[in-house]
Amino acid sequence: MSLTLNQDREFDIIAIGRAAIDLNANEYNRPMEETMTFTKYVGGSPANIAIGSSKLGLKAGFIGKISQDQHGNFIKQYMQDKGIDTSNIVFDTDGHKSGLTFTEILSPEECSILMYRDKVADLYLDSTEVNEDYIKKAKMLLVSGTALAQSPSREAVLQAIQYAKKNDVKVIFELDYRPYTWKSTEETAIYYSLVAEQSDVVIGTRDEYDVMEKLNSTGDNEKTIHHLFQHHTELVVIKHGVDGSYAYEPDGTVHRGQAYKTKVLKTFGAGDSYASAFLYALIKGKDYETALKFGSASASIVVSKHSSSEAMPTVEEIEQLIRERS
Ligand SMILES: Nc1ncnc2c1ncn2[C@@H]1O[C@H](COP(=O)(O)OP(=O)(O)O)[C@@H](O)[C@H]1O
Ligand SMILES: O=C(O)C[C@@H](O)[C@H](O)C(=O)COP(=O)(O)O
Repeated sequence: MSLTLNQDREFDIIAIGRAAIDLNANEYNRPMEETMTFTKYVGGSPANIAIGSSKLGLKAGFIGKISQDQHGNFIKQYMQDKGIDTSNIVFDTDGHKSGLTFTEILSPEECSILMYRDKVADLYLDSTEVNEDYIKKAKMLLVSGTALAQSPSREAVLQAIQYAKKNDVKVIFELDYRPYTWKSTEETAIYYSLVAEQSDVVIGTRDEYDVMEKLNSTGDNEKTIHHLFQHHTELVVIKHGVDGSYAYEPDGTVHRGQAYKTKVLKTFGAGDSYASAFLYALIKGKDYETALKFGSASASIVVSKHSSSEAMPTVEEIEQLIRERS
């Protein structure tokens, strides 16, 4: 099966949420305390997904709020240079700053991120800054779960979803759970369920679904899909790191995607590169099996490189990897 999208749209994908800054450690295999230099990239999960989509040749747009300073200018310019429509990215006029993410590469398997996200500009996006005429130009709206963490961004996202549903735009919900942005897991569970139940496609790691389901241990994929398929959802993707991923359809069909082993430099960036290539395949009308391969191949390429955004692969690189491993 493949996803049916309204083809008569200017944009393939519009993402809503944070566009921020990643500062990735230049020195490998050492703790943050001993890391002296970092390379700056544009970051933020939905921004990374928009950048990945654009690199794959999709027409991408972005809705979000950035700081009115040099970092905001850098983010907007970089996204524009990558071919993303930035007309609906607004500057924060109240002095809120764009978020910073520092990365630590202790070893290829032990990576962590340290986020500076207190009062960040992206969480001050207001519902009045979300434009229905813009959203209705898209085939899909990509919603990042982190944008639901606080008001007014929460209402802005709920407004965007309403506009999407009214205008036959598929809602893709990337759970994108970042604990430090939320007050409590109870609050996360409430908003994740609310949005997942309204979404056409839900993508997340098993751990993220566990948060949504208020579980303290690893949950059961069958229970997750049973719940979501009672609502609006038509495709559920559950990722299990190096153990691969699954795409579930309401008729009981399950597709399994294998991870493509590689020489891993760092583990972050996997989820965003996976999402952009998975969604690219859906937009191009490919079947779910192929979309899983695209997602996995893209992630495999990005975990072997230094950044999340700048490292996003081309269609040719993805197809070559899939060919080599088939
Ligand atoms: N170490 C790895 N090597 C190769 N592919 C990986 C690796 N880790 C993750 N992936 C791929 O990226 C996908 C998403 O990774 P996962 O860790 O589940 O998501 P997230 O980065 O959102 O936590 C996986 O389904 C897998 O295909
Ligand atoms: O999402 C962020 O704000 C941080 C990202 O830019 C960072 O590159 C990252 O952590 C990506 O990891 P992923 O979500 O596993 O793709």
